[in-house]
Amino acid sequence: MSADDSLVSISDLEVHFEDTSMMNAMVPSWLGDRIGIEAEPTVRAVDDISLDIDENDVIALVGESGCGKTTLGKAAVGLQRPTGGSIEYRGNDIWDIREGKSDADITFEEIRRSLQIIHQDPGAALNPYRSVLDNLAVPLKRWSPHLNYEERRNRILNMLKRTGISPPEDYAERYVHQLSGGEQQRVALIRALLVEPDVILADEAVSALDVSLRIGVMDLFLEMQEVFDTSFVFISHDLANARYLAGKSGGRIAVMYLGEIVEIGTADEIIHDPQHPYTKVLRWATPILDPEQAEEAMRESPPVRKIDIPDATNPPSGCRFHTRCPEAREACRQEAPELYETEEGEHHRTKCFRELEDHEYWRSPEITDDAEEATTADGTTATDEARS
Ligand SMILES: Nc1ncnc2c1ncn2[C@@H]1O[C@H](COP(=O)(O)OP(=O)(O)OP(=O)(O)O)[C@@H](O)[C@H]1O
Repeated sequence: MSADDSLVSISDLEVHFEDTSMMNAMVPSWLGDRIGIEAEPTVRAVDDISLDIDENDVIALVGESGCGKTTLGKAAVGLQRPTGGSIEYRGNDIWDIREGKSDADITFEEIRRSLQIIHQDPGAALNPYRSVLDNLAVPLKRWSPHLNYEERRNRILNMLKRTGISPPEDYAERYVHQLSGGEQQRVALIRALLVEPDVILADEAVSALDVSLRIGVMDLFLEMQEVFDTSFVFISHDLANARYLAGKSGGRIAVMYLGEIVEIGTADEIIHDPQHPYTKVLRWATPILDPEQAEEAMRESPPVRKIDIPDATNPPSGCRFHTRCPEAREACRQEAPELYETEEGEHHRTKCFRELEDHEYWRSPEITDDAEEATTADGTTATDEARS
């Protein structure tokens, strides 16, 4: 790893899912047409994403359901194979290593150890037939085989205590169903931390918890992030959670829409100075961010022209948000914007032509609802689809 290498470097990432269902695999398209089975189209879950995760970094991925957060997160920790672009861990291409195409002196197993994941349902990662102690001993036996039983036990009890699970001796003997949701999530966090990872992906890890418990678990995550110098990628559909996590840690929020990152910046930049029209929609939909203005804001209509989210199998051409964007102009339909640096923030970027003073956007006509005929990436229009 050279001094410039990030911990994880994502470049031009693309993850498309082909349909692999048995029915589609077994029925040839000519027969499918005759008997009325249509081949499922490709889902464009993630497109054109470049993102670096540095040492001690905190990134909160936020966006509507289905926008690709989990797919991006899983790709970042080597659990989802990209269909395009690359994912590097400390300067080494993860998938080249997995396929034996690299002479790097690190194995795929070691990379997977360094990149851990915590799921929304912590119970899924824990064996219900084993005690907490036995569950937590599994990663230690594998990755720290030099430890004897007593050393393992002490390390686990110590972690239980540090994460507020007390008395640890009592909890160590309990089964998973004898823990509350918050306690299960703490145990899942310990399980991930015990292997001393560089990055932990926490996928909606606090969403299922009561609001009263949520802050405590988020605080614990941030405390552990600092103590262990671990980088965290938090996935959340809730901008308020993202703000809390990125705000307290000095991290970044990345806003996703239909498979792309449309804006990235500090919590302050995203909450108080959003540049992308879609970020403004998310901001509007999260009145808790600004309780004083909440009532007034909720009386206003949402800052979008259309509520419906386009289909990820055939996203709109140009800027994917143009079909809903109140600021959309003809140029947005024709050309796809890149992530442009904003004037104010060093790391604040937005995927919107409005950021460029001299772009064709400013000279092109506005898209109005009446005039609109959204063109999708494959060149079809809504009318084409209705006709077919
Ligand atoms: N294994 C898969 N096969 C086919 N399509 C998939 C697969 N995994 C995800 N998708 C599709 O990819 C898109 C992105 O899904 P993803 O789970 O990454 O979104 P998300 O933002 O995490 O959603 P949520 O917040 O609901 O979990 C969705 O349209 C989803 O249906």
